[in-house]
Amino acid sequence: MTTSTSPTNGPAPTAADRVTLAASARGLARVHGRGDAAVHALRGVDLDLPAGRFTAVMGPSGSGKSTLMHCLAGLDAPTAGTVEVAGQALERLDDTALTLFRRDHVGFVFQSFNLLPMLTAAQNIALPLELAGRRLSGAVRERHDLVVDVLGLRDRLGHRPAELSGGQQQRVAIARALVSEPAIVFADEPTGNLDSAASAEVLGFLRRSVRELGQTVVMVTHELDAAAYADDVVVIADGAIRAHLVEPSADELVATLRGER
Ligand SMILES: Nc1ncnc2c1ncn2[C@@H]1O[C@H](COP(=O)(O)OP(=O)(O)OP(=O)(O)O)[C@@H](O)[C@H]1O
Repeated sequence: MTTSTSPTNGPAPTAADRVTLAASARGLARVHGRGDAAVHALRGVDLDLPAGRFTAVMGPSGSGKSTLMHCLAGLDAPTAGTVEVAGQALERLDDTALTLFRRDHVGFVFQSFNLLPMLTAAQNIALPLELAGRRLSGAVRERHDLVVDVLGLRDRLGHRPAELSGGQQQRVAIARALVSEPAIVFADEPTGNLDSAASAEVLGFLRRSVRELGQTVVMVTHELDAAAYADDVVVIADGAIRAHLVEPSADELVATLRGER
């Protein structure tokens, strides 16, 4: 069991520093508002997210989890600092390039599923490919079929969202996020609208996408049960990283969240 904090100013580089990073941030700050009303949502965050890991982001309400995720995903611009995703510095991209970069390299899963109600599951899943002008054939078709099978959606492809359970809808949303083989998938409270059985199922599929498809998943969650599916846990408090726990035990995680470690 290892507890590591930000490596930037730490000791000499170790083997862990040479792993491929899906995303990283340096000196990330985000201030909302100005003057007396200014809210320092992020206060100089340094973070490395290794590829092929399932990382949960936890912390109290208002601690900066969503702001961090939005900055890492290129949905929000930091006030200061840098973000790299799949080796691309996001601050070097203009709005159009950033939109294209997100489309091709970043997947999103939201609490509210965000499926298009008039489209079938199959059409929802294929939508990112269609938007990118990619045909569903050859290697793209193979990838699509693998994702559909890993998520157990083969016999639900002709259904519209209203004809699916919440858990099935979220599995479709995950398949849609994975189909273009993004460098990183951001999931914002993906089980917030699901009962415990459906939550366990969805979390199990997110974990399979990391184990079996080699994806990188970053998930914001309030729930310890959800974080238990992740490999690593980033704990954030008051806009700063308190700890980056690598495969923590439940006790270690609870103690860190309570501020005991
Ligand atoms: N657009 C905004 N304008 C002003 N303040 C904001 C804005 N967005 C976030 N904040 C503030 O920034 C801080 C961090 O918010 P953030 O949503 O990142 O926290 P969080 O940890 O995701 O919270 P929660 O768990 O409640 O979703 C909070 O104090 C919040 O009120």
